[in-house]
Amino acid sequence: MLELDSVTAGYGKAQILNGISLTVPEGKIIALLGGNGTGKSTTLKVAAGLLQPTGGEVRFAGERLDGVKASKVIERGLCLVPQGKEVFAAMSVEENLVMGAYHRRSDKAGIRADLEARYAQFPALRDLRSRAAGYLSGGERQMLSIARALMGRPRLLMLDEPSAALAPKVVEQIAQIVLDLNDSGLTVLLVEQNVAMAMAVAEHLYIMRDGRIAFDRPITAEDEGTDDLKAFYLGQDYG
Ligand SMILES: Nc1ncnc2c1ncn2[C@@H]1O[C@H](COP(=O)(O)OP(=O)(O)OP(=O)(O)O)[C@@H](O)[C@H]1O
Repeated sequence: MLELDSVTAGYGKAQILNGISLTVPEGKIIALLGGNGTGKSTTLKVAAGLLQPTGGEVRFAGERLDGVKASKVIERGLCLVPQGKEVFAAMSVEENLVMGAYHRRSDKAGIRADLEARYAQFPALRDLRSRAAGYLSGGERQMLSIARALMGRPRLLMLDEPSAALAPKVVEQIAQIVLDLNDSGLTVLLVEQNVAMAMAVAEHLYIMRDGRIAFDRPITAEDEGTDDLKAFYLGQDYG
């Protein structure tokens, strides 16, 4: 569904991605892991149209995506939940959710129905709907940023380190949400530092090093000893 083929990209003169190739098949959860600063977020930014590649190709549902603006990428069904649990702090929870449907803002009935669906899925957000998002806890903000992305009706959701700086119990909830979303048909590309969480939900693993995919392979039932895997796959530079 999403394909990156020999993608290069960077910031100014600094090239960060040195030829990334990866595939996210429809209906799957794919994990992208790697140490700090290896280019995972940059890869997601390129796929989301927030950063244009300097070379290679990005394809989504068979169509070229490189050169397409971020707002149009969302309309095509590819949505990024960025790192950092960013929300519009001064806006209420509900206003944040409505912003997620900005590109179909004239569809008032559809947005109302989607709000109800998100509140059913994230009951805590219903209780907090009038609260300024800046007052939410880290876990609540992460739920809100995922729910806001879902308001855009994505076919593929990219999550950038959704478990960062959250308590283990909240990480478990997020993992379950990712699995539930996938059960309901959503394809997921998950960037994580939390190897155990990624291994628990994903079917296939890509490991990045120095702006490249160092290797990839399916995750199997034998992959339980994640500590060994962490050391083996991520090496000394794992942050
Ligand atoms: N806007 C920017 N301008 C310049 N350099 C940047 C910018 N964003 C990221 N970088 C640099 O690009 C490199 C890759 O960053 P990126 O955020 O993609 O890594 P990452 O693998 O997601 O790391 P982490 O796990 O720490 O978030 C880093 O060296 C970072 O300093």
